[in-house]
Amino acid sequence: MSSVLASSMPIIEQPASLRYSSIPLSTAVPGERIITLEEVAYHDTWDSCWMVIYDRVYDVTDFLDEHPGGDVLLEYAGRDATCAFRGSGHSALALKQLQSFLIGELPAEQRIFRKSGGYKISNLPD
Ligand code: HEM
Repeated sequence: MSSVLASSMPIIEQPASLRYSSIPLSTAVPGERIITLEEVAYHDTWDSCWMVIYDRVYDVTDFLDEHPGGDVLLEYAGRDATCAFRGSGHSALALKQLQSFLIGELPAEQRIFRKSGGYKISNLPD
């Protein structure tokens, strides 16, 4: 488990509907921790892999080995992976699974999807 998840977040058991992975759900609240794109960019390795999807920041380090789509995840380490995630045709389940990895959210001025007047997409996760 990554140090961020281990140190700062309570965890709850993965419900049966999400058992793609053995990783417990994060109970992080999106706006609670603001993380800039600059900070995300530091986490671009196998040992610490963060990415941004729909303006939220996910620590997928522990998921790299488990991702059904394989190593392609690492190509987005430290970057915005929204288009790749959306373009790969992920299921609703995969969308829900994002919650497992949530660690924070971009500052308002760096958001694309979750800001007033921003681009509206159909299946933005809650
Ligand atoms: C935290 C982020 C991600 C999660 C939680 C996730 C989760 C999943 C899950 C659960 C599947 C199985 C099929 C499904 O239920 O949709 C899947 C498949 C796949 N994912 Fe991801 N994914 C993530 C990010 C990405 C990214 C950034 C890419 C970049 C292209 C990607 C590419 C793929 C591909 C190509 C497959 C299909 C594999 C196949 O059918 O053989 N995923 N992913």
